[in-house]
Amino acid sequence: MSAVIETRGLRKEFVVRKRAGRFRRTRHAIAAVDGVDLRVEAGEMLGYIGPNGAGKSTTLKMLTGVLHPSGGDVRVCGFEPVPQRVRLARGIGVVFGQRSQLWWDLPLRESFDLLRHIYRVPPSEHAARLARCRSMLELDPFLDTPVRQLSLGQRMRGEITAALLHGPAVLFLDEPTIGLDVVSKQSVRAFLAEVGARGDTTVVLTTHDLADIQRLCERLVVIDHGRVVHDGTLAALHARYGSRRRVVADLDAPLDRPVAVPGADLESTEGGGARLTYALDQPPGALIAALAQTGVLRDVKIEEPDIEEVVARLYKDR
Ligand SMILES: Nc1ncnc2c1ncn2[C@@H]1O[C@H](COP(=O)(O)OP(=O)(O)OP(=O)(O)O)[C@@H](O)[C@H]1O
Repeated sequence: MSAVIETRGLRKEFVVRKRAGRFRRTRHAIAAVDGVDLRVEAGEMLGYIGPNGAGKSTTLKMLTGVLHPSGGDVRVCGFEPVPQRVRLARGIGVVFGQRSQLWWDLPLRESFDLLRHIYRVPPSEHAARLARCRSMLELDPFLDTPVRQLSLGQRMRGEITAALLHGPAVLFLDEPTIGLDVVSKQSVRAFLAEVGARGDTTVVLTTHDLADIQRLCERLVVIDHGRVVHDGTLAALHARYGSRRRVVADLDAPLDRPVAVPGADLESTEGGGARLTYALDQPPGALIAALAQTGVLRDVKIEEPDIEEVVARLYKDR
């Protein structure tokens, strides 16, 4: 597989002015992106996450040719984003909340039609892609509504469609579910999961929404203060930051002695010993077998670690 996105030592500095006394202002440079090495293969679905101000949007802007890097190398679809921006545009689709690709006064359908002409997409390809988006993102009820009258959730579904109609190899999304109602969020997530599963589009998304991360991101790149602090699966993130699965056992009668298994810590006892909660470092099989042997096990539940906890800890440790 070849890398669709490759950066080496990617940097972006901004010069900011600070007040120093009543009339004086001093200038100094801050590194918003501070040496990011990234390699994303075709068909990957990557979550680019981090706290506010970490450098996510700045990275995305450099990958899409909106911002000139201050240093390092960047290639997307084999192009250098800023100097080869026009050629790059055919290979990428971009959904940035603040920048719309739709025509405010035109019905959504006409915006899509204009995009077909701009990108010179053959009519049959355009029709097939649009049909898929119409059905999966349920666009039909508002296809003839002017964009300015759409709700945020409707507009976001329109933006995602607009970004995909020319069949880009890479789709960049900056906070695609922010501010959406529950139904729109689910619809957008289900659609993106399907785009990811088809494997013909590489997807890079930034999000603060933990449900997005859990549902969509096989690989997570966590950035903080402009640097990559984790690159791997969500499971690896859990393992690294010590989050543990829990086993909750309900018993018909309390035990004289709690079940003890290596790698399972009894975390809490409730209901006079009728409910035991264990935190696990190991797979739960041995503990469940031991609980079953007591003869009083009524019910057992395995709780997956909470991503919220993991990400919060990750940000706190910085
Ligand atoms: N045009 C600019 N001029 C000066 N500083 C900037 C500019 N754009 C971004 N920054 C600064 O660069 C840093 C990274 O910003 P960026 O928007 O990339 O973060 P982010 O991770 O996308 O944050 P958020 O999650 O809040 O959107 C921040 O300190 C921000 O204030």
